[in-house]
Amino acid sequence: MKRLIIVSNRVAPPQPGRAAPGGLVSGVLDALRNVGGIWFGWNGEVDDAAAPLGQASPQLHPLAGQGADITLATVPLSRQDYEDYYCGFANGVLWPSFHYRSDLARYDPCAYAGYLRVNRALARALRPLLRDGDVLWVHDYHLIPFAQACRELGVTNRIGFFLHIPFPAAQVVETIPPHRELLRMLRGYDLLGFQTERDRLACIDYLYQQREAQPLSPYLLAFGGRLVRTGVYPISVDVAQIQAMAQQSRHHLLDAAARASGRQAILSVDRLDYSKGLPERFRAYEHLLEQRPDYRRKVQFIQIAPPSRGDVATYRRIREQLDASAGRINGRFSELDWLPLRYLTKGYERSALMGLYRQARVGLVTPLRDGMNLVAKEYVAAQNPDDPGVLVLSQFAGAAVELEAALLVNPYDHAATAAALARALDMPLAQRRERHQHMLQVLQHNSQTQWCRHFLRDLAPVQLRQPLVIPASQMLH
Ligand SMILES: O=P(O)(O)OC[C@H]1O[C@H](O[C@H]2O[C@H](CO)[C@@H](O)[C@H](O)[C@H]2O)[C@H](O)[C@@H](O)[C@@H]1O
Ligand SMILES: O=c1ccn([C@@H]2O[C@H](COP(=O)(O)OP(=O)(O)O)[C@@H](O)[C@H]2O)c(=O)[nH]1
Repeated sequence: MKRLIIVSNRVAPPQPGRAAPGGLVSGVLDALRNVGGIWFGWNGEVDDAAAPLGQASPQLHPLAGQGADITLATVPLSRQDYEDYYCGFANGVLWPSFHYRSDLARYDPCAYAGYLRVNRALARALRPLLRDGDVLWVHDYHLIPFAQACRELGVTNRIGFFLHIPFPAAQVVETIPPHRELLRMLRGYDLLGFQTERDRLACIDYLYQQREAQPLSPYLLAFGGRLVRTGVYPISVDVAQIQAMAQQSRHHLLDAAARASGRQAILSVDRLDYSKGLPERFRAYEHLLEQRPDYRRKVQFIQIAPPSRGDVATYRRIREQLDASAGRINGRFSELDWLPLRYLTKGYERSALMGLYRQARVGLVTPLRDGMNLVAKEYVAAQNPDDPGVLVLSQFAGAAVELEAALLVNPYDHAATAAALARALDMPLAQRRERHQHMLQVLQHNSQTQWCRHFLRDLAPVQLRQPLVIPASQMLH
């Protein structure tokens, strides 16, 4: 059987008592559990003494208890590499730009050089572990140049790329100074996968406009002298596993007095990231309390927000902003026996989180942009089908394409979001059940297993009816 080699920026298997660092991790593990293989990338540590990643040899550790033969192959990053590649270019330029926040991007040519340097060094570190026939599945915006770097080392294996975040409109991509050189490097891949059709179309539109690629069919490109396939693979969740965790969890979302009084909980869970729309959401809740005094004391909004990417200045600023607005809301509306907003800047273990979702009458998921947003899907999967809560979801999350039975909102419109909250809190049982049933069926159909299976199926070589003739001007150089 072919081995699967997963390459992602962060290699972070679940650890008891610790929150998952993001949605990518659970999807990747599920892929490996099915076939076994290697998960290669950064171990999350910054080594102050180390020189920039040069000839690093990955540390190999078996990952026990997954029912398949999985090896973790990890490298630390030097301080310089971490600053340039992770903080500087990946999270300082690509993340804001791809989430339509070009105003927050800070381009520095040295950081970009570091991003390319780390991609090449990671390819060199992985090279000795590769065997003929291995299939490589590379994840996310940190690793756009990775396949090209592998090709330069003579790697001929199939290599697929999955973008977990949105692919923005061409005019937004063009704000990234080295956009053309950077995105041309996607031609090293055999398959480019996206969360939604909107992202896929935006990418091919950009490549056509730049005359980097030409369409051979709706899903097949001639790109740099190679055949590159594109596809849509919405990442998902394991409904049965989440149901089991949600039922077993013993954590309580509300205190005993609040539960006894029938108070309802509105729950949000996000990494503390400006793309998640937390200030706008707090404003919407404040608007609800202002306009509808009848809800005061009857609801409590709980925001779980584990800090993320704290070494990037924009993330420190969003935290300061939220600390201030949480304080203002509580100062303004609290009573001796009622705290309107509980704002927790720490993470929870996945299994605990699933139980908390189940107890919340409303799941409030309102990113300004999001590749998918697995919290939205987890919230639906964790509900009690007999008495489910209501999902209020941003129309700008990738998940909104599938979860159309949620109450969809524009997160920039705080009055409309407040109205959706009121509607969710008052929704009769029959309608809650109907909407939940619809969304659950979607998740059962578009499962996490399908995400892996379809991506790996499409990564197999394309059989053409006629040989491909590519003009010399488009050959890989
Ligand atoms: O590794 P970090 O810098 O700490 O960030 C955590 C992850 O955040 C992002 O997650 C994305 O992937 C999710 C799963 O596909 C998706 O639902 C979500 O919309 C995305 O934002 C990031 O893209 C990952 O690379 C990070 O691991
Ligand atoms: O305290 C927390 C907060 C989040 N998560 C998990 O982190 C992931 C967040 O993924 P999502 O796609 O919503 O957003 P991302 O953080 O990847 O942008 C979800 O699986 C959550 O269950 C967690 O385990 N504990």
